Amino acid sequence: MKIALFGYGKMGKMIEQTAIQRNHTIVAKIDVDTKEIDFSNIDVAIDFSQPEAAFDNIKKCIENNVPVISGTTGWGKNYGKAVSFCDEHKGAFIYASNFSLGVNIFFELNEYLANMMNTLDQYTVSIEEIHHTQKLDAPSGTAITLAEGILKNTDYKGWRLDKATSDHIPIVAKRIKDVPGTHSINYQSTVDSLEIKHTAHNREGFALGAVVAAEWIMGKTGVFTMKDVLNLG
Ligand SMILES: NC(=O)C1=CN([C@@H]2O[C@H](COP(=O)(O)OP(=O)(O)OC[C@H]3O[C@@H](n4cnc5c(N)ncnc54)[C@H](O)[C@@H]3O)[C@@H](O)[C@H]2O)C=CC1
Ligand SMILES: O=C(O)C1=N[C@H](C(=O)O)C[C@H](O)C1
Repeated sequence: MKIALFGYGKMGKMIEQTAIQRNHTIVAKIDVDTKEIDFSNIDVAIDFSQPEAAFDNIKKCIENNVPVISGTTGWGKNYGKAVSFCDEHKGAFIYASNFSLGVNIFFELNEYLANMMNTLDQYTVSIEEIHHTQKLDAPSGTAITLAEGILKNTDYKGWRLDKATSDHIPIVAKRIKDVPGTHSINYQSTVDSLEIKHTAHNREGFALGAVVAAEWIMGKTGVFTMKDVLNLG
């Protein structure tokens, strides 16, 4: 496949390596200073840019009939508009807050556990995420997806960053040098605690998932998720 990278930072460079290993060609590296893009030579675009840039990048790809995979986080308020734009233009689009296989299994486990814990009043839930100090958004996109998975299966009303209230799930976001991404869900009672945790050791899993999603979306029309790509039901 001929791949265009939107965002040539830490993830863009990692995806380049993974894509080449899988016999793909990088035909464009689009970053903040790119003036013109030749969409005619692109099979699929992969966007790992910045919160303020992702929505425009996605729209440009869809308008130009290029399927687009986006892993950029922190632009969630525009996700609904991106879905409508893709439907109107009969485009192809996948967003995932986390492309790693391990985290996508973790998302399923989180929902299953939340559903079981919902009947047990003695436990309160909290989410913690730890990332490197260059991260622009907080909480992480993955932490938001985890909170949404708990909300779907419990009576909590929402989530709050760094604040505990009885009807909102607290999310604590920590920033520590060089941490690629750690997420944990903790259920606490007076007698015990129960925790599930995912730790990324490097960025390779995110990059592989994004390239696999790009391979999967070729020839398809619509808005999909990693659940579709990984056939998680
Ligand atoms: N969904 C997932 O699995 C993962 C998502 N991410 C997310 O991906 C995004 C990028 O992460 P990193 O590569 O670590 O950040 P980074 O800061 O290393 O790279 C971002 C790049 O985007 C560029 N950029 C800024 N405006 C742009 C524009 N208008 N068009 C194209 N490029 C533009 C920046 O100049 C920079 O080179 C973040 O939102 C991060 O949260 C990161 C890892 C995994
Ligand atoms: O910015 C990062 O690095 C990461 N961002 C994603 C997120 O916000 O969840 C995914 C991963 O944890 C790394």
